[in-house]
Amino acid sequence: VFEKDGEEESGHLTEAAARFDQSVSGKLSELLKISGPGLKKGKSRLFYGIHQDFPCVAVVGLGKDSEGVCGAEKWDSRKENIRQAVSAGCRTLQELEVGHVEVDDCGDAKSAAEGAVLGLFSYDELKSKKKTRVTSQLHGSADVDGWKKGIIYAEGQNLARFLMEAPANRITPTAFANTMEERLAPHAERVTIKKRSKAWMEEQQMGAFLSVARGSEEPPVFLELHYSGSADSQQPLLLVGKGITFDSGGISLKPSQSMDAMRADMGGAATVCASIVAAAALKLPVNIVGGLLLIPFCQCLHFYCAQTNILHVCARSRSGVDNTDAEGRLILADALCYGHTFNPRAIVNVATLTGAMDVALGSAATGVFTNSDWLWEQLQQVDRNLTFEHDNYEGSSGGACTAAAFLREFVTAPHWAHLDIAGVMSNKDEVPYLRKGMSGRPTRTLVEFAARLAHSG
Ligand SMILES: N[C@@H](CSCc1ccccc1)C(=O)NCC(=O)O
Ligand SMILES: [Mg+2]
Ligand SMILES: [Zn+2]
Ligand SMILES: [Zn+2]
Repeated sequence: VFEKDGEEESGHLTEAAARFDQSVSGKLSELLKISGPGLKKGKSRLFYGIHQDFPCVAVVGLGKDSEGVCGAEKWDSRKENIRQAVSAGCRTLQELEVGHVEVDDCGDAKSAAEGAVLGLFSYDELKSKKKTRVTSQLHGSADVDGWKKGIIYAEGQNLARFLMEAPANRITPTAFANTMEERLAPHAERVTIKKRSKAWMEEQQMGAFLSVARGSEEPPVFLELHYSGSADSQQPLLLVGKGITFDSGGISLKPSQSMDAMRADMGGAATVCASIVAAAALKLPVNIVGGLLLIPFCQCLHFYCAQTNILHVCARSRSGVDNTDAEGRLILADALCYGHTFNPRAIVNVATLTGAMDVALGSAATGVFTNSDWLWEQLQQVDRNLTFEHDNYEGSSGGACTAAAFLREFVTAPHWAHLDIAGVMSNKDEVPYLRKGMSGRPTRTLVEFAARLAHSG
């Protein structure tokens, strides 16, 4: 239901809800009127026994019907309202242990599907009391394609959330790579997976990467995913993700209270991988190479020796880094160098890179650092219209910029963007349709960006 707007006497129902209301002779709107004040955005109310096939109906507030693209950022708040409302309705029903929900498209089936699938996700792997598993289905709308697309985008983000949330002893580099093999198996026709070993890294002279890998007994993995959705002659999109499966900080030890969150220091790798799974499921006509670096970084004693090398590399890099916790940029540097061998049309690297990013933008937005106006425009358009996952801010913080400047030294390609996702790594209540926990952001932005490239030829 939309909120009362302008001269209206009360709010009004969506098209599908109005048809439903007709089928029960106006009972729904009548109950809605007598059950309290108009529903505010994102709030839900339950009605029982009004339809023989639907024992329980959740009505949710969509905000104003007139809301659309708004503000200087030109965000599409209408779609965001749909995600928020649908997730609220689905969760209310999930609490009642309803196992199957039919969902009104509320005017945009893709956003409705995203709201349902993202809103219902919770990481219950290790809990004895799990939330009810709810399946969702489109109700009263012909836009089945939009709905299916939304499911794929949201399931992609949920895969990233799953990988990020899992404890580091469960998602080791090897376990991460195995999960990817499983998830990409249905798309084997278009996907090649290369699980590169330490010996291969040595051959490639990935010294910076290997010096970080020396910090742990767990074997490092360099996972290379190739998705071929287009002719071989088409230059690929190169995605590079930071995949530190645990970051203790080394001798620049992180504070113990928040160190557990560093199980998600592979968020770049997780979102990149998840977006490739989604691109494959969508059969996007584009080529993508995903270079993911997966190494744990947790054993402090070994780490000391390892970092002696790292400091040496940093000193030579002119960046003046004097902190053993700055491992991310080192592993990315080697991956970026290697990535250029694929002659990519664009490079996007994604990393939980700096605490400074969190200070600069908080959890509102991913920081984007780029050498390309074209790429910036693409990412911004994708985000504001479709996925609501980042934004640019005028100000920034020194630490995030120096990290980006360090990476830039390893880039010769004309269209490169570095996405620092440290601030958006986890969600408290900023994004209402994501529960508290690791966010999986910006998976949908990456998928949408790949889709855009695919359709621009
Ligand atoms: N692993 C990175 C980023 S950790 C920073 C962070 C802060 C708040 C929320 C999420 C992540 C790292 O170690 N960077 C080095 C640094 O920032 O000094
Ligand atoms: Mg993890
Ligand atoms: Zn670190
Ligand atoms: Zn890190």
